[in-house]
Amino acid sequence: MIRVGVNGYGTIGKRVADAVDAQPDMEVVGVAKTQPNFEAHTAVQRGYQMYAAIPERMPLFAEAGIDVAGAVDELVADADVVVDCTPSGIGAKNKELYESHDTPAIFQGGEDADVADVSFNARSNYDAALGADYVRAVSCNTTGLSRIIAPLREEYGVEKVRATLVRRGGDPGQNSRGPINDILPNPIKVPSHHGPDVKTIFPDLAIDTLGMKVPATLMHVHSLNVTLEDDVTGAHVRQLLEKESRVYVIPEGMGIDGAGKLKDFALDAGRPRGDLWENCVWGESIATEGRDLYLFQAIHQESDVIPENVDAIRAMTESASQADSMATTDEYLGVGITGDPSGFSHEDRSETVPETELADD
Ligand SMILES: NC(=O)C1=CN([C@@H]2O[C@H](COP(=O)(O)OP(=O)(O)OC[C@H]3O[C@@H](n4cnc5c(N)ncnc54)[C@H](O)[C@@H]3O)[C@@H](O)[C@H]2O)C=CC1
Ligand SMILES: O=C(OP(=O)(O)O)[C@H](O)COP(=O)(O)O
Repeated sequence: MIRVGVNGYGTIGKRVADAVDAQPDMEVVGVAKTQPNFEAHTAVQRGYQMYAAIPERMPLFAEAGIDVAGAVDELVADADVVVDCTPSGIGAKNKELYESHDTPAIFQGGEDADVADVSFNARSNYDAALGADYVRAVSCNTTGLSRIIAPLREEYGVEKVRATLVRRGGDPGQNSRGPINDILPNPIKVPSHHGPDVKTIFPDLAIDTLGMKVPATLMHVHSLNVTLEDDVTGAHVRQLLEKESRVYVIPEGMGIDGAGKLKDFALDAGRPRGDLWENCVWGESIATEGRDLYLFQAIHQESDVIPENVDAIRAMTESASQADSMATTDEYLGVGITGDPSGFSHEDRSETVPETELADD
């Protein structure tokens, strides 16, 4: 069993802990928190050992009725791998702690790329993280873009990617974030930081990205234009994407016309926390004009990076190949949505997607 510690138990940390806990080859040795808030109480209810991220605050946990197993450095010493899920910038400061215990660590996308040896997306560059001590699971948006770009590059070749990212203003609990009533070019400067971040996964890729922020907490929505190296039909691209376990091509008949209904779908289907670990690509939007591909996709910022963190653990510990790790993660987490309107399934869909010719749309 790979012993995993989770440092920082917020939006990403609590999901990583549950995903690790669900795996047959991993266990959560504990989670570290700064304060005994509601998430600390639910962590204890879920059976996780609690460690104090700030040792002087241990008495606060005791006052709140939470038993603390120790200070964060004990968690780091005890773990085979730590997943650092602290806010942007804190992860880099924590690196010294991980180094002092010789404990490999995974950082999140809010950190600069140079915090780690490798920026990671399981579908795109799993092998680059084999045996690495420090890995960065790239941000939700970079993960969402990489999952589309990888199969397109392999199948057709990619000349240039242009993407406009309509980003949610904050997560549901982030009541200090905005905008409340505005539509912001963000960052105003072009390109946004997302394109360079995607290049940490595909160094030779030509990509320009533009970012916006809107008053929503549900998901990000991407508008993509990819110039391919081959002339292909939208139907062929759709078939390619339907074979990807971490891409859900939304069928027309589902009546899902936006991020709100996608989240309702996830909640109705019993997904934990309403999570959508998959890129959600509107099937109707997949269109080509010569070598130019267009599509819209929605990215659930709180959860799409979760399977990637689990795979990064296996890559760093060299305990599974890319294919085996992704399949295990997907099976035990429950990743994968069939085109079948009956909902969610873990079945291998590669056999259920019929092969079609490169016919005109
Ligand atoms: N929320 C999102 O949409 C996504 C976030 N990320 C990245 O994941 C990382 C974490 O983000 P979130 O989970 O959203 O943040 P969050 O604020 O929800 O959670 C961070 C947690 O770490 C705790 N913390 C603060 N200082 C700490 C310290 N010194 N030691 C231990 N814990 C500490 C906070 O109290 C909080 O519980 C960031 O790098 C972010 O950019 C990546 C993809 C999506
Ligand atoms: O990394 C993210 O977004 P980003 O890639 O748009 O910066 C996550 O959605 C967190 O973004 P935040 O910095 O708005 O919390």
